[in-house]
Amino acid sequence: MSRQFTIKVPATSANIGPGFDVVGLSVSLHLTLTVSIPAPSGQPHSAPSITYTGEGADEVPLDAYKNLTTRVSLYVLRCNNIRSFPSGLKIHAHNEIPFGRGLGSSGAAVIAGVLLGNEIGQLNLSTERILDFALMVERHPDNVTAALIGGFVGSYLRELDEADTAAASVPLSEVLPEYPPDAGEDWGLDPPPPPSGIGHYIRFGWSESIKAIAIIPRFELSTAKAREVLPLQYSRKDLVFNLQRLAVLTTALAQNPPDPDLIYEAMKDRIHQPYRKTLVLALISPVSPLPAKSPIQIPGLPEVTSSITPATHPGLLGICLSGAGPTILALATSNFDKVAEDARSIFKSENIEVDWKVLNIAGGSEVTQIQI
Ligand SMILES: Nc1ncnc2c1ncn2[C@@H]1O[C@H](COP(=O)(O)OP(=O)(O)O)[C@@H](O)[C@H]1O
Ligand SMILES: N[C@@H](CCOP(=O)(O)O)C(=O)O
Repeated sequence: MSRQFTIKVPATSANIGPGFDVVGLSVSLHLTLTVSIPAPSGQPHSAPSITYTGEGADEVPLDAYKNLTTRVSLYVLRCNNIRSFPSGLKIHAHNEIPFGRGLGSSGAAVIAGVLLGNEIGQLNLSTERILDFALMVERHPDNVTAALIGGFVGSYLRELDEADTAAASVPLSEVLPEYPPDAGEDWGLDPPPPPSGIGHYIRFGWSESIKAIAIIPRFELSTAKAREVLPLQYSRKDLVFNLQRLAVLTTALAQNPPDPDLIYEAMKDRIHQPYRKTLVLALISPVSPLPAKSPIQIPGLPEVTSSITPATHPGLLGICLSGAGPTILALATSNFDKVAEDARSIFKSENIEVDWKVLNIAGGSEVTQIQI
């Protein structure tokens, strides 16, 4: 029997200030796949067809063996003894999540890939197992967990025993190998399956009055590069600074009405944002030309936080880097356009063009069967 279904995965903003690699928030931009699988026929095997519209359409590979989402789905299938895509598989992706801006585009692509493998193979994986597969690809849990579960989510990775640590530490190149163009059923070894129960999470409350304003510079910054600049060790003072704020923040964002004084301070961070300010121009691949100034900082955050506050902009709750940046996220209950336009002016004075969007908190990933 032929089948059709859609997979809809939200964007995410990770960290929310002090929660580096711990918290994520799903927001109302989506990656949506529309998938059709014909009934098996006696025809020769045909390769998957991918079409793609929206964000990233000019750069995303349309070869199923190179595209992140379909490679992840093949990982899931191969771990479950299904060694190739079904013949005649058609996927249309429509993407609203800009690439490399700190809004979890890769986390969404990974979750979409795991859900795609699960549906193609009719594997009936549990939520926990879906998360295991995603964590073998995107190894920090904040984006993928929030994209899967939806809402404001905190997560940790279980301490693994020696065998599971080895299984979870295989290089990404074994999980997502470089498939040759003609990779068929016989190509390559079976990939290593994930250990069970790697990720654990909880959804926090979220005050319905709070929206997220994403101020999105028109250049990309790869998350991998923005992680390379972080130190391996931190002082006790800085760790305590973040822990104190994160503990307060997770409950403060659920209160009605939210308390701006409490939240503004609780969204401060000393673990990642200060280091990411100093990223140099060479690390940034421009989508539009950047000002000729080097080294360049992730621009705007110190200027925006010092001049846009709850006192100057009533309704504002707090400001942070979204994920690894360069997007800046402001949480607010009102005055959204004023906050965004004033942030835009600050960027403009640095010759940086930005787009901004007022986003709602989104639900988790959804798979919907289409009756045909
Ligand atoms: N929908 C998608 N389909 C395929 N690949 C994607 C998709 N979304 C993101 N990617 C890949 O992920 C990269 C961006 O990942 P990353 O640097 O982690 O930034 P982000 O903060 O957007 O997650 C893109 O350059 C692209 O290679
Ligand atoms: N905790 C991670 C989150 C990265 O999010 P992304 O949306 O930038 O991929 C980090 O800060 O590195």
